[in-house]
Amino acid sequence: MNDTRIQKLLTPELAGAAVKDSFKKLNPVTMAKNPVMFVVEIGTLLVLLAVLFPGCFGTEGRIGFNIAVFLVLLFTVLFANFAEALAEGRGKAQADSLKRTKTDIQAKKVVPGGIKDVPAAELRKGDVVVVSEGEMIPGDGEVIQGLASVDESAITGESAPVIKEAGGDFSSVTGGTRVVSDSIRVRITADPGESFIDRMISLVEGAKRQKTPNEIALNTLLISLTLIFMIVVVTLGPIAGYLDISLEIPILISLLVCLIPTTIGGLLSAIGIAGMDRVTRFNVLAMSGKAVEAAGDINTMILDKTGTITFGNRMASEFIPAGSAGLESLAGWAAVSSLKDETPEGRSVLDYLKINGMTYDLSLGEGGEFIPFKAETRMSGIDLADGRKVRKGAVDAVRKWVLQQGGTVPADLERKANTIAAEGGTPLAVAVDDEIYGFIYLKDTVKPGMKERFEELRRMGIKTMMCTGDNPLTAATIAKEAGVDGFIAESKPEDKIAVIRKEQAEGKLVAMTGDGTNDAPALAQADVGLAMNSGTAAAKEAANMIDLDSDPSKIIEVVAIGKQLLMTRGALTTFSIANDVAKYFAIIPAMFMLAIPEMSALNVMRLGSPLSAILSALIFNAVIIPLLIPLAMKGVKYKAMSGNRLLSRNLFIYGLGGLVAPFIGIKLIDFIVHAWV
Ligand SMILES: Nc1ncnc2c1ncn2[C@@H]1O[C@H](COP(=O)(O)OP(=O)(O)OP(=O)(O)O)[C@@H](O)[C@H]1O
Ligand SMILES: [K+]
Ligand SMILES: [Mg+2]
Repeated sequence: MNDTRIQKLLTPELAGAAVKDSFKKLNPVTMAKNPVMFVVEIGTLLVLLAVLFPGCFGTEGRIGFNIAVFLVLLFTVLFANFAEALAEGRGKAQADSLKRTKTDIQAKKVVPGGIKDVPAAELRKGDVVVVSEGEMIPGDGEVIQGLASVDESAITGESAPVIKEAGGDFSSVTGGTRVVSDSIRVRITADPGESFIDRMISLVEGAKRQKTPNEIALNTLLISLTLIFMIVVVTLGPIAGYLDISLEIPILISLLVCLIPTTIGGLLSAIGIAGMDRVTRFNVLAMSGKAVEAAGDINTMILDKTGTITFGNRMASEFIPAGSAGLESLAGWAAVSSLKDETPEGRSVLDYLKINGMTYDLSLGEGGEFIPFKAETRMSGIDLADGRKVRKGAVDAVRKWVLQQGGTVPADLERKANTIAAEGGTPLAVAVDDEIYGFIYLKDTVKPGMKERFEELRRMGIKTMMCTGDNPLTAATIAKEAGVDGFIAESKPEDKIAVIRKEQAEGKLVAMTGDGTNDAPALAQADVGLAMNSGTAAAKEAANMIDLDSDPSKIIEVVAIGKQLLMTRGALTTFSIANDVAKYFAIIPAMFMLAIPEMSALNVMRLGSPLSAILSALIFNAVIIPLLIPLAMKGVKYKAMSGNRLLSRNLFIYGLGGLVAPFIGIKLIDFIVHAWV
């Protein structure tokens, strides 16, 4: 990771910028977006008027006190603005470093009859460019020819170059990254302004930040509470008047501000922004806050086998003939079927033959029609010029294909395929017309530490399902080794969607990771779709999150961050409301004592004087906001346990804490304040 991503929570520069922004945000148009704090701002203005024109408000007697109230209220609003500005500031710093990668790049565009130099900004979807060693890739696209190593540190922060190659799941490239060796042809997939870096910048800047459904619901609750207390306070005036008690406007406003949920109202947007920021600093791009929150509520997680649970570098490691075929002929047909197969699996077949000094007849492929691998057919191959058809692919697919041509299946096919699969390998059957020659043994290994991570997910109450195009036996072996709760084998792209829809129909929220074009529909259907940055453009387009490190198992941490975000919001809401209840005991008695000194029995907290009680409650109400900023930004600690236990634990800590803290805090502040009020 690069240093722009591991920023400290608070640097002098960030804090300085946030202080400035806190004042800018006083603009009522901006404030109105946060109704609770908007009410405080209006209250602040009213108190200011009472200070400036005491004659109109009947407040001549308490100018000093009213100035103090005005200042405390002003700081309450500023503190809330500071929290939000601070949370936003880190994103802005990141956006600036990203913008620096968007320097003017020149592109070598392929045009009829040659290559033309054009500015990258003029490239459109569908244009083809050539990028060679040392050059910047001018736009997002897919490699259509060649192989190159690319330094993607500008966006991923990872300094080791990655291999990008035509065909398969590692073909997508990002504008602003640099080719460090070889040369590739790239078909541009994004119009100007819609590139990955553009999207990243607007994301981290929070330019398109929209309130999530959760936030909207909570906001509605906060607005309702504020309205209720406003009605209470407004009606208090006439009632007091009827009883011949005069309650001055600054006192009523102090009461109102103490009662409405200013703590959560002031921190709410900072919590959301900081949650998104945690995801970003974890090198995952979330397209919306909604996606991050959905991650926190996930019930089922669908994981791809190849590349997610296993390393995914499925390589030919052996040829195993079946029936009466010999090794020579099997290897020969395997090679012919892979001549133009650009997938890693396909190329590994030719590599294997080369490394082992085996020869094959290349000329056979001449003039033939190449049949590319498709997740739907689970086969690839070639229709030769002489009419023969050569195929390799998943055993059940090839068996069906051979039977369709009127062929028969070797007696030992099943047994040999099962032996490979039972070891967790993938058998690819090789056939020509109606005859099966044997297998290519593709090897892959389960990533270390998977079992522990799935165990952790189980403790969070999340079900894990492995989805794979591989055969049931291979799937079962890998599933057992990795420790997932269930698996679906021989799945085509539409099967992945079907699983997700089925879970969703039961009211569950589903997360899935993927990198291939065949994963795209399922990524779009899932509530949380995490695509790999190394994956295809289609996958990245469909997903609502992209992992820049291309580590699919990171979905597990994304879920933890989402949970943490939801918990932090819940905890601080609980704390805030409990807090206000406690303040009630300080401020209501004080108000009545102001009017009827005989009511001093109400002074349960034994505060110095009515005025110092009111001011102390107000000061506590203000300072609690900056005190809780670190918690809002870092999030409450998260432990893997069931939702119910977490909820009761948090209610206990933050509910009780919120109830007790004001009694102690207000009492302490009152000691100091009483000395001069
Ligand atoms: N290049 C290829 N040519 C022929 N058959 C292939 C090729 N690559 C894979 N297959 C076969 O097709 C099956 C499905 O491949 P696909 O990539 O869709 O899913 P998968 O990678 O096995 O599963 P997942 O990635 O979802 O775990 C593979 O299990 C394999 O049997
Ligand atoms: K309050
Ligand atoms: Mg795959």
